[in-house]
Amino acid sequence: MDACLHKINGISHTFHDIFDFDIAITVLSQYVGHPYWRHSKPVCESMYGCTIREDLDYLCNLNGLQWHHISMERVMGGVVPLVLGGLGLVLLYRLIQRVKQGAVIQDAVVVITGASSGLGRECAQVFHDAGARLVLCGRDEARLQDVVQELKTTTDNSQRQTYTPRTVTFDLSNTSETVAMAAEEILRCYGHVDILINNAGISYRGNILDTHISVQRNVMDTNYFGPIALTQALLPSMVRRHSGHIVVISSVQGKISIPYRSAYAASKHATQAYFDCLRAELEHYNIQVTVVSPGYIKTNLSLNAVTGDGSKYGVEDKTTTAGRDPKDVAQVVLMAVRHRSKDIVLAGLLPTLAVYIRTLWPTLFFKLMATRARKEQKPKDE
Ligand SMILES: NC(=O)C1=CN([C@@H]2O[C@H](COP(=O)(O)OP(=O)(O)OC[C@H]3O[C@@H](n4cnc5c(N)ncnc54)[C@H](OP(=O)(O)O)[C@@H]3O)[C@@H](O)[C@H]2O)C=CC1
Ligand SMILES: CCCCCCCCCCCCCCCC(=O)OCC(=O)COP(=O)(O)O
Repeated sequence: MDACLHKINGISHTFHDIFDFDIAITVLSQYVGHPYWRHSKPVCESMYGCTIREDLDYLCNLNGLQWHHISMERVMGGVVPLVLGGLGLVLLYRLIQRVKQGAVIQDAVVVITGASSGLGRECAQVFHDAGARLVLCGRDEARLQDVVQELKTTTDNSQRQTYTPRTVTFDLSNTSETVAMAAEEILRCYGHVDILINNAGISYRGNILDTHISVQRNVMDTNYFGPIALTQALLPSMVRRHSGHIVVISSVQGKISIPYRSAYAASKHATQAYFDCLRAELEHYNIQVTVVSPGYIKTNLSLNAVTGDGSKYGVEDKTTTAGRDPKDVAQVVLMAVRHRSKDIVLAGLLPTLAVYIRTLWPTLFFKLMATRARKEQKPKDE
């Protein structure tokens, strides 16, 4: 300790500054667990030859330094403006991006799959109102024509030019022939596609033990192979034009898997993976990829879901009834296209928390899901 005292009493002004700086870091680490602690401790030890906690305290007192006080002031004086300045810069950057990058929807050719109901129908409404030239897709031409009539009759107050939507009818799950032919028909409508919204999909309710493999395959065909086949058929035209935007409506279940949804969650995980790869591969062609992962939406999804034997589930679940209004979700999709967002999770606190827990604390997530599976056990298991 004498040796340390000697050093401190004899230090130059410069050393004093360093000494104070290290104390500041020490204090910061004590108060907020700053990681510099690890770095500063050995530095102080080697510089002053003492152990930092008690000895520096002692040395400061001898030097007449109110070190807790001085150091906090110095640290806060430097860190707070830095943090606020940084935050300001980030906000400014985002603001500039919003103003600068707003993609133009007026006259854009927008293809929407699953446009006959639910979220797809609401997307048709918002993109139509924004002046897009729509190509609406589904399996049932009559239902698509209902949407066309509705869009033609509803007028919003803007002076924007709107267009009568075209329709292309096909089954997405028939990837061997139909999808490629449908892509050609879509391209014939306006000669190109600016924005493809892969929205169509079906859900599933079932216990894996009782689910026929053909059901797993059918959900995968509709939710994964269909959309990727359509995307790949339309891509060459986008690549040639060095322009395009591909949106896919995935689900929170593309990020986490919950019990009795194997086919659906698997198809949405595959979707997320494929479109993440696509985004990276297409960036240099100026083609954007947006994955939207909503939580529950109030649509016919659960009514139309298939069960393990392929029959229709036919029930509107409470979670669906309590879900978001599809109009609001459609607005988010429009904004995501305008801002060229890459990945959006649109869910409540618990599902969002669950996404993080799945990554950061998987054991807890698996435990929670196993408990949930036991609670929701289907009658056939009992
Ligand atoms: N509702 C929810 O809670 C959530 C939904 N999503 C996703 O949103 C998307 C839209 O679903 P949502 O609006 O909720 O459900 P809906 O059941 O209301 O709509 C599904 C749409 O997909 C179309 N579709 C289904 N199967 C096929 C097929 N084989 N070929 C072509 N079109 C098909 C249907 O058209 P038609 O029957 O006329 O052919 C319908 O227009 C889905 O991808 C879904 O996974 C994501 C998260 C939550
Ligand atoms: C220590 C605190 C831990 C808190 C963790 C909470 C874990 C809660 C789990 C929440 C699971 C949310 C699942 C959400 C599923 C969802 O929103 O899916 C959207 C859909 O695609 C709906 O399709 P479906 O056919 O299933 O109706």
